[in-house]
Amino acid sequence: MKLQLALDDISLKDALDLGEKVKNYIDIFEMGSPFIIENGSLAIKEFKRRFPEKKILADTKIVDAGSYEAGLAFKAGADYCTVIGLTDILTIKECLKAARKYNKSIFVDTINIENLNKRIPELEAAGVDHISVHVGVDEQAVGKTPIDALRQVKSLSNNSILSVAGGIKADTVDLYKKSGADIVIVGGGINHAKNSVLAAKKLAEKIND
Ligand SMILES: O=C(CO)[C@H](O)[C@H](O)COP(=O)(O)O
Repeated sequence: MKLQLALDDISLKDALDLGEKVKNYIDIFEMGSPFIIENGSLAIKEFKRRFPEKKILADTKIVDAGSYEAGLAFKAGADYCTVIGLTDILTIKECLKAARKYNKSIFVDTINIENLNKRIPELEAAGVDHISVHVGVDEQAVGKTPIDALRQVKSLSNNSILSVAGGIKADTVDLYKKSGADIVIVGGGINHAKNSVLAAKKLAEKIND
């Protein structure tokens, strides 16, 4: 299992400094949606320049103009970008087209998909092979976690690579590991920890245990 650090509510300078301190524990640096709103493509370019050996994910959460928007992320240096799974299948297919053009990959975000039984097979039939099971921060605030959705997607998916996000921390990561995630995404569990480096180290140790 791999560890993805989501950089959301942090300045570009602090994120680059944190990246340097935790890089030995992290496989994928995620340029979070608010981080991209604040810094644009510069964030992707800077991270790729400073950490060329790491994968960079742009959490673009695309809902329209799939090929154009995904192309912008890939041209800036992202290895992955995200599209919202609820959006039109035409947009998903346009994102996949851009991924093929740049030889990169698209993660489809499951946020708020109510009927996973129907949607996951539709997405995979369209060519999707990377799925990000996600409960967002607003739903986390009322106690939701992504564990049930992860189990459901794991049983429905035909071998897609699965990442999982939504309030995961060092003391809960084992559950997600056992439930078949290929990548665990952690934002606040590292960024908001008293000691971010120690939190990243603990997560990496549990993941590699
Ligand atoms: O995409 C996101 C919010 O939409 C976050 O990056 C993702 O949820 C990971 O952060 P956290 O671990 O704090 O939930």
